[in-house]
Amino acid sequence: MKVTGVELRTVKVPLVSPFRTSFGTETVREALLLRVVTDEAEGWGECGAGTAPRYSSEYTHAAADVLSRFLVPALAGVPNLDAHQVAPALAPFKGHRMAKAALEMAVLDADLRARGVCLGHALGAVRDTVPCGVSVGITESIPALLDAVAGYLEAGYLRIKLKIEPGWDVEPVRAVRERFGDIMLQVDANTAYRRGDARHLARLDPFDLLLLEQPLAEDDLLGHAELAARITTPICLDESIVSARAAADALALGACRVVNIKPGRVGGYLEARRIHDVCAAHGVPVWCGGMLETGLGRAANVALAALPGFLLPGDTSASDRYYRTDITPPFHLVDGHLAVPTTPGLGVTPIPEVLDAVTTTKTWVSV
Ligand SMILES: CSCC[C@@H](NC(=O)CCC(=O)O)C(=O)O
Ligand SMILES: [Mg+2]
Repeated sequence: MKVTGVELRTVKVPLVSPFRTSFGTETVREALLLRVVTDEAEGWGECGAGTAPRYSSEYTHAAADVLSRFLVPALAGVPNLDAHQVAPALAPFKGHRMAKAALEMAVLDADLRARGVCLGHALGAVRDTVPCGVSVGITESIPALLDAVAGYLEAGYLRIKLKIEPGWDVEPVRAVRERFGDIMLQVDANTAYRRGDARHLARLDPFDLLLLEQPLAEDDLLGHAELAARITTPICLDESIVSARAAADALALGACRVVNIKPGRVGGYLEARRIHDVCAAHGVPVWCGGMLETGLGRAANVALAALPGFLLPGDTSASDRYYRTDITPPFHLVDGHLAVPTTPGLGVTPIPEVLDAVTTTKTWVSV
């Protein structure tokens, strides 16, 4: 394929309700979308970065800048481009994994559409549907949390993930356990704790959680390994796992026993599959995380979550968990599962009038 250019588009989509984590509260998703135009097909990509650099160092406007200034022009030098050549072409530029992932995703989508192959098949999916969990933000009160969890269980979600932070951890977990019994339950701290909190975090052990996600700083593998020796709840890493090498190092250090795979965080779906393969080789379960994706990223995540090593329900929730109107045909939860798209590429494309209604900027970058 020959890329002729890339359209960068920012969209602003309101969330159905505020989503509070240990690093802030989201009420609107400002996403960067890419439309790659090639001589054979067009492809769509979505950048997982948020409006501010709170989850990681990336943010939407920086991603748009690095893509237009460096990453998209770097594809000009690649004659017969396919998705496997994108990461090597972008390697000279340090970091910006979410921006790189969005570009690779769009090239992968175009490549697969041109060949009539769906993403799930290309990645090695072994399932037609994937079991879904849901991420529940920090709420104003315990009763409000219990109402939210009851609603998601009623909707059919198979696993509940609670956001926690110092001051909102043991009591919310206790309340959910006492009200809903032995549901599949896990927590996510988004790096909110310190090595000195080990004794406090051990107070979560009696609640039989599936995992404790990213309690410490993203660069503190040693701290997670020390913590793992002092609590019984399995540690899962998210922000720390930025590549297959990082995953192998984390496993070798005993820093985690489960991995949350997010394609944007690691530079793309091809690296995400490598992490899946590394974890599978070590007998370590993985699950697919989320970055409040629109239906574009959601479609790709569902395809990834259908790989054999994805043994735990992911944060691949239905479109209506976050959006009243998705920019693609919505993903609906059926018996706690989402269907893996089967048509070429991502299997979804934006609905033009919906996309235009939420578009805030559009930029064309020639290659
Ligand atoms: C805005 S919070 C994004 C990062 C967070 N993601 C979720 O909690 C799931 C979000 C989703 O359902 O897409 C995580 O650290 O796992
Ligand atoms: Mg997380």
